[in-house]
Amino acid sequence: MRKIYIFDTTLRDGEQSPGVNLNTREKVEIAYQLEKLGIDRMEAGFPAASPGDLAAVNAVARAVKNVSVIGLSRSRETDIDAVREALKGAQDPCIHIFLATSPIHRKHKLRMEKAQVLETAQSALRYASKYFSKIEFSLEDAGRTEYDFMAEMVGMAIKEGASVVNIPDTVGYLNPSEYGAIFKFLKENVPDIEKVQLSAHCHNDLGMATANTLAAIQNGADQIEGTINGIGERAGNTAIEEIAMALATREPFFNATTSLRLTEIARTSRLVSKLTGMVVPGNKAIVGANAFAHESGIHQDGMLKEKTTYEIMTPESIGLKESKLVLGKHSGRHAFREKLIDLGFEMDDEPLNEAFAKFKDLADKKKEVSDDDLLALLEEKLVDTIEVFKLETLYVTYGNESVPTAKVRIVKEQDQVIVEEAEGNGSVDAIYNAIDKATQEEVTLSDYSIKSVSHGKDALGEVHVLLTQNDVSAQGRGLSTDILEASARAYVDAINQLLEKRKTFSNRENVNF
Ligand SMILES: CC(=O)SCCNC(=O)CCNC(=O)[C@H](O)C(C)(C)COP(=O)(O)OP(=O)(O)OC[C@H]1O[C@@H](n2cnc3c(N)ncnc32)[C@H](O)[C@@H]1OP(=O)(O)O
Ligand SMILES: CC(C)C(=O)C(=O)O
Ligand SMILES: [Mg+2]
Repeated sequence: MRKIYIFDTTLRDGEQSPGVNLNTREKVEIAYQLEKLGIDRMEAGFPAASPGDLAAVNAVARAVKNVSVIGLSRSRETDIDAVREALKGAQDPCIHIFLATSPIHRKHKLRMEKAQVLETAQSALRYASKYFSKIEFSLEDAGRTEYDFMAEMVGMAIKEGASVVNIPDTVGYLNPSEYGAIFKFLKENVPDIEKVQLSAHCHNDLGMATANTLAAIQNGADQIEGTINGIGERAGNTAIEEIAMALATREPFFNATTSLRLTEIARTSRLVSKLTGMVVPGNKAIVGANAFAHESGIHQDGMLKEKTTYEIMTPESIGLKESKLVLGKHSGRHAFREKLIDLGFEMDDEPLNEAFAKFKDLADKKKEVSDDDLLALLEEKLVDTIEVFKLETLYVTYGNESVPTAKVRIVKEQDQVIVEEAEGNGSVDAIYNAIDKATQEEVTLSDYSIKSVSHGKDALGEVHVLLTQNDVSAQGRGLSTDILEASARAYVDAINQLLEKRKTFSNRENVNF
């Protein structure tokens, strides 16, 4: 099986993501983790960019031991000198020199004819080869370069002693068949091509960076360049974790492998995200939060029966603990039952169906139902209160310059509908006044507390109230994604508890309320 060399440019092209700026300490921390991941080559920065970047590249070069450390340079002696300075102390230094070759870049950016481009790159390579035994040369915007000029430039780089020649699709313009064809063409048409490694460097402007890189591998690329989480200039670079997992998951198809320790992928992704501040989207392949999460009932059922139904790779293979079955509005009974068992509840079909119906009601209101939400729902279900009063609907009108009003519709003993309206000092006070009018119970609110059961804006709110009536107290609990509704439910619940106590006492002691 062919080994594909991994050239990581998280610290250089990745750092070119708008808004990202890594200091020396952060670069070194990422570099150590990349070393653990097992990458072969690491581009640590662009030393001519700033004294700070030169120092950071130097710190990385001195820190890591098992990886070749690379500094980027334009085809200019001053840039090459900056890389010389930056890579002092490196175990295995390499300089990466680039020059654009496409007609657009030649005409508008460099303002050079083909011959000047060739000569500029040639003299840079000659100068660099006095100081470096390992040189990578990149034809910037190779993807939009004429085939014959590309071949001429690659041939020149081989003659000047480059060890790796990189063919970047700098602007993410090509599609996989076109990009793959370039590698095939170079392999078949450039003399001595076997003396160098060919490298693929893709950008994701059209979302094809991974596909293009894989096409390059299929057509003979020896090295691939990319970043962790696919960060980088504009829409980013090829995501290294995607290539590594594509090769591992489809090994017989590609017949190529990397030296990466795949179980370090998740940790590396988290670190890069934390230090660059670039949040990984939930649906990002391999490392997104949802990459191993299943929400819909049919998928969850499949996963519970046999994981390979919906997972082509395991979370453990990238260093995650396990897949997640997320309970939400699309979940079914199989996953619901499984979650209850996890939480310590074994239920027969009937109570399970009742709890499932409540869960679906909640899931309609919330994006994700957490364990805490479920526990709260189940505990509420387990307390069997005889409901004299049942809150059906609640309307609250609130404005900071008007008196809050509340209107409640309450059903008494399952058949008597009572509608009442009241004002109050605040929304909760108005609700409680309306409930007092509807139930015609004289109660004192001795305590009121509210807490969030889970996290986020749509968390369940749990309200506890303590009501007193003639020296007898009762607690009530209300649960809802809306705190006013939770407040109303808690109050009605406490009144029902009071009535229950009153009944018990009057039966037992003939107490007159
Ligand atoms: C595809 C890529 O990712 S390439 C890497 C891109 N990364 C960066 O640019 C990050 C670091 N860059 C920087 O800090 C700055 O651009 C510097 C320090 C390198 C240069 O800054 P300045 O000297 O102010 O030049 P500026 O960036 O404005 O312009 C670039 C100059 O380099 C020239 N140039 C561009 N690429 C090359 C090259 N490979 N070899 C030689 N010259 C080049 C441009 O033609 C332009 O030259 P001009 O000043 O004669 O017109
Ligand atoms: C410097 C080169 C390799 C580059 O990043 C590109 O062309 O995208
Ligand atoms: Mg690039």
